[in-house]
Amino acid sequence: MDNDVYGHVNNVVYYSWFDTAVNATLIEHGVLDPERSEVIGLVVHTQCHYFAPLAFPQTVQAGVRVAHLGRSSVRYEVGIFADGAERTAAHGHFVHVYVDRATRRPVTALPAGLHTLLESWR
Ligand SMILES: CC(C)(COP(=O)(O)OP(=O)(O)OC[C@H]1O[C@@H](n2cnc3c(N)ncnc32)[C@H](O)[C@@H]1OP(=O)(O)O)[C@@H](O)C(=O)NCCC(=O)NCCSC(=O)c1cc(O)c2ccccc2c1O
Repeated sequence: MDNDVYGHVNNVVYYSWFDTAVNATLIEHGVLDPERSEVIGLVVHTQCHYFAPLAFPQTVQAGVRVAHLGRSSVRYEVGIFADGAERTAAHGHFVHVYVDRATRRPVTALPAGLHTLLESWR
């Protein structure tokens, strides 16, 4: 996304990066199909700390780990790095609650393939 009126990437954009980093990786690993999966993750909480500005046309990289794996909920921590940087420009987290696509109620257990992948991100 382009820079805002202050010449940097606006704070709300980082949340979109978090969402993309997590969901794109889940899709790549074949454990999420946003249009067909019986179980989908709804965001119930999100937070971000900003340490250094980023501005277009800088490119960024995201690192993701799982900080908590519950019955239906997962807390992902995401670091945003200016391309090649050693320290994060921002880091934050969000919590997905996995729900049945039809009923939108939390599942009693995560699907096995998803659980195995998320365990490996701890
Ligand atoms: C999601 C809800 C249906 C949950 O209902 P409820 O709150 O009644 O559930 P429980 O009390 O039983 O708790 C279940 C589970 O969640 C944990 N939890 C709940 N709240 C929090 C919280 N604030 N922080 C941390 N954890 C929380 C609780 O501890 C339980 O954990 P267990 O592991 O023990 O099971 C209901 O809350 C709801 O509908 N909320 C609104 C959700 C919403 O509208 N979010 C914004 C839009 S969704 C979105 O942005 C989105 C993002 C994506 O990345 C997607 C990816 C793929 C598909 C869709 C996506 C998507 O829609």
